Formats: sequence, C-alpha cells, structure tokens
Amino acid sequence: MKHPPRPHAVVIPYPAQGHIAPVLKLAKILHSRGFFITFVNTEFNHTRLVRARGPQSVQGLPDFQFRTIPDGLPPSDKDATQDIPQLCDSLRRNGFPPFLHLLRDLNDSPDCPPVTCIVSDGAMSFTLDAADQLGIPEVVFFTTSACGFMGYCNYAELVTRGIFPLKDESQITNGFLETELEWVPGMKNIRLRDFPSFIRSTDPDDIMVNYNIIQTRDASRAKAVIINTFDELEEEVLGALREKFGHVCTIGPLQLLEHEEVKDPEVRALGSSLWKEDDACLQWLSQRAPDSVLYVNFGSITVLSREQVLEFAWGLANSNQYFLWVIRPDLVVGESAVLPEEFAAAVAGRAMMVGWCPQERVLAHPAVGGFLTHSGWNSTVEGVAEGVPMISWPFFAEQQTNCRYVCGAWGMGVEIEGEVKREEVARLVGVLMEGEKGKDMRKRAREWKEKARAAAKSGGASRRNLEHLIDQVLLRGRN
Ligand SMILES: O=c1ccn([C@@H]2O[C@H](COP(=O)(O)OP(=O)(O)O[C@H]3O[C@H](CO)[C@@H](O)[C@H](O)[C@H]3O)[C@@H](O)[C@H]2O)c(=O)[nH]1
Repeated sequence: MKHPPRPHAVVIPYPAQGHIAPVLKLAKILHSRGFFITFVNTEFNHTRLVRARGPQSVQGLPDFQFRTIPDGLPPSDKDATQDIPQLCDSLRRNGFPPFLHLLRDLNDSPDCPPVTCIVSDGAMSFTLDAADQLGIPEVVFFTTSACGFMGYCNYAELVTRGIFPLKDESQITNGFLETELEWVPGMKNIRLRDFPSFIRSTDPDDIMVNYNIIQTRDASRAKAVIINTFDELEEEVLGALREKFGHVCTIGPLQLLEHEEVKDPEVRALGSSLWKEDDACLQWLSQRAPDSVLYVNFGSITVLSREQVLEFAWGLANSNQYFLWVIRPDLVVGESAVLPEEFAAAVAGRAMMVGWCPQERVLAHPAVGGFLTHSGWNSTVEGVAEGVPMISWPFFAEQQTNCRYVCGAWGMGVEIEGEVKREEVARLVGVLMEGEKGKDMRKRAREWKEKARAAAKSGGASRRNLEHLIDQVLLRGRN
C-alpha cells in the first residue's frame, strides 16, 4: 500500500506579538510530531522579525517554511504594534484572497506536500472560508484564556440583553460595571467590569465588539477550538465551553509542552520576538537573591501616558525593592525617554531598565519573586507556569477577565484598581514582595506551577489533549 504524503499544516497567527508567540510554539510542536509546516506572517511582521532577529530567523528549514500575506494596511516600517481595530478591520476585508492564493500556490509547489489542514488563529476567521474551498479541516486557536474567550463568546448575548451598547458614557463610572452577570455559563459572580473591556462603549458599530462577535461565532465552524490553558486552572469555564463547542483542546502551558516535545535545536531556535531581545538582564538577575526582584512588563500593545509612567516609576522607586522594568520603545504615547534624572539617581544599584527581554527566561529565573503585569494571557500563563505571584494592572481586552481570575479564583495576585497612583504601586509592591499576603500568593502560585507541570508532562491532561488534537482531528481519516 502507498503511504499517504506527509501531513502539511498551514499555521497562521493573528499578526501581533501576543498571538505569533503561542501559535509558533504550537507549530513547532506539530513539526516535532511529523508535520510539514508552513508558517504565515504578514509582510509587516516578517520584516520586523528580520530586523529584530536577523534574516536567518525566517529562512526556515527544509520542512518548516515561512510565507507571507499582506495585511491590507498602507506600507509602514514602524517598529511598533499596529493599530488593533484598523488591523482587524483590514484583515476581515482583505485577508481571504491572498490567503487562498497562498494555499493554491503551496498545493501547486513541487517543494512541499499538499496542504492537509489549517491551524489558524481564532481571530482570523476568514481562513475558514479557505478551508471550506479546499475541503480540508481547520482548527482555530484562541490565544486568550478560556475565561477571556468565554467573555467574548457572550458579547452577542450582551447585545441581545440590551447591555451593549452602553446607554451613555456615565455607565463606565457610575457603578453600572459592577453589575453581576449571573447568566454567563461557567463564570460565577462575573461582573460586567470583568468582561473583555471593548464593551465599555456607546457605539453599536464598535469594531472590536463586532469583530469578536463574528470570530467567536465562526469558531463553531472549525473542527476544534484550541486554548493555551490547562484543565485544572479553568475547570468550570472549560466545562461550559465544552458544551458549546465539539472539541475544546486545552494544550497549555504551551511553553512547557514545547520544552517537552521540541528537541531539534534548529527548531527550538525558531523565535518570534518582534523587538530585539536584550538578555543582559539575565546576568543582572543572577547577582540577586532568590525571590528578591520584581519584574515589570506590560506586554506588546499597552501604551502609557507620561503621567502613568511617572506614577509607576515613583511607585517602584519608593517601594525600595529591586526591580527589572521592560520599557518598550513604543510604550509611552508620543515619546521615548521620559524618566527624569532624579528617578535614575533614586533607584541606582537596584533597578534595571531594558527595551525588550526574553520574558520566559526572566520569569523562570530564581531571582524573580513577583511580576507587575498588564495580565495579557501569555504573560499570565507564563507566570503561572513558573509559579510567580503577580500585581495586575489590566489595560484592555480580556486582561480584565484574566485579572479577575488571577486575583480571585487562583489566589495568586492583587490588582491595582482605577487610575494608577505611586502610593498604591509602592504599597502593593511591598505587600507582594514582603507582606504576609504576598507569602500566601507565592505559595498559591507555586501550587499552580506544580499543577501546570503535571498537565504538561507525559500522560498529563494537556499532553493527552495534544494527542487527541493530532490523531482525532488533524490526521483523522488519513491513516
Ligand atoms: O519584553 C518582553 C515582553 C513580552 N514578551 C513576550 O510577548 C508576549 C506578550 O503577550 P501577552 O502577555 O499576552 O500580552 P499582549 O502582547 O498585550 O497580548 C495580546 O494578546 C494576548 C493573547 O491573545 C491577549 O491576552 C492580550 O490581552 C493582548 O493584548 C509574551 O509571550 C511575552 O513572553 C517578551 O518576550 N519580552
């Protein structure tokens, strides 16, 4: 009997850092399980990868190739995250034709086997139309938490119930957001303010709200929904999601599965940082005592006003703790260097500032004892995987939802509420790094770390779900 050709997965993230990173990890894992991989970036991000990591970073391997499609936005060589609503709108309108064209090219190419499946970011649902046209299975990867995803899945219900759009701006500040939504499946005591933040709008045509309604509705057309979490962490909400979608494959924390599965050094070396990593901070950390450094990073999209940066800066300075702060070149609206000389003098010898760092290695460093984060899901799950307690300052999207779980159900964080103030930053840093509550949170964080590791090791729930995804969904009917 003739063997079927090698399975070929076309893997496509939404074109932003917090999506490319986890989707690339999954691509590497699938490669280690025998798939030929085509990884699709936008032209804009491809160019940024070349700038940040060198041309060899996208050269690929004989069976792991990088390809591009345009994002439909005007050309730009900025080293910054693009405007998210504009990008969503453009992809929805312009993404399908070049993607279908790419798939047809791949199928005509003598250099790779025919495409057998698509692994797409859930926020790129135009890819489902391409899968339909080619008659191949597609799975969608939502790179948020399960709770964040459930929030988005209920946006349409907020419209039906007349909660969205807000009646007027005052509903954002008059206590209305405290309303408990007891009807959301699997999310007890969830309040409107814990929902992904795009619904804090009076505009019925809000791009992000409507985009998320479409993407989560289209998810039911996919053969499976993938989430970078593990069953024990989000049990209840996952139970509810599993009633809604046929297959929900939780395969997280992906970084742990990647370590377990991906052994080829050339594949391990494939990375996704869109900014140049500065790893001098690892040496700096190595001179610090265990659990003595607060790590501060707000991810790839958050932008701060000058006032907010100064509040954080003086809060950190006044906490008298050691800290490592990642200040992205595009972190502050409209300017780059805003920290005054007095700040540098006040923190001399106990602080390090860099533009972008290898975050997973930083969080894994024994000197890191706490994480001041915007609660993006990757940062959160990376922190959970390393057992690092957190101070959460959610900025937008489902960061509010993640914060609620980190600080509530998981007991491993405290939130900076409302407008950031230096006194509160200093106080909470003290609580986290030295207080009794901080000890408690650290203990809980370490327990979650053990559970995460159990899920990711051979025979653990996330590994079993990975097997299921590969054998029952992606390869189904091929062998
Ligand atoms: O100096 C840095 C800073 C970040 N990272 C990495 O960049 C990613 C950042 O992702 P995340 O923490 O999720 O933040 P965002 O970039 O803000 O992520 C967007 O995408 C996420 C996944 O969908 C959502 O949870 C967020 O709300 C959304 O803002 C993580 O993997 C980090 O390890 C680095 O490697 N070095």
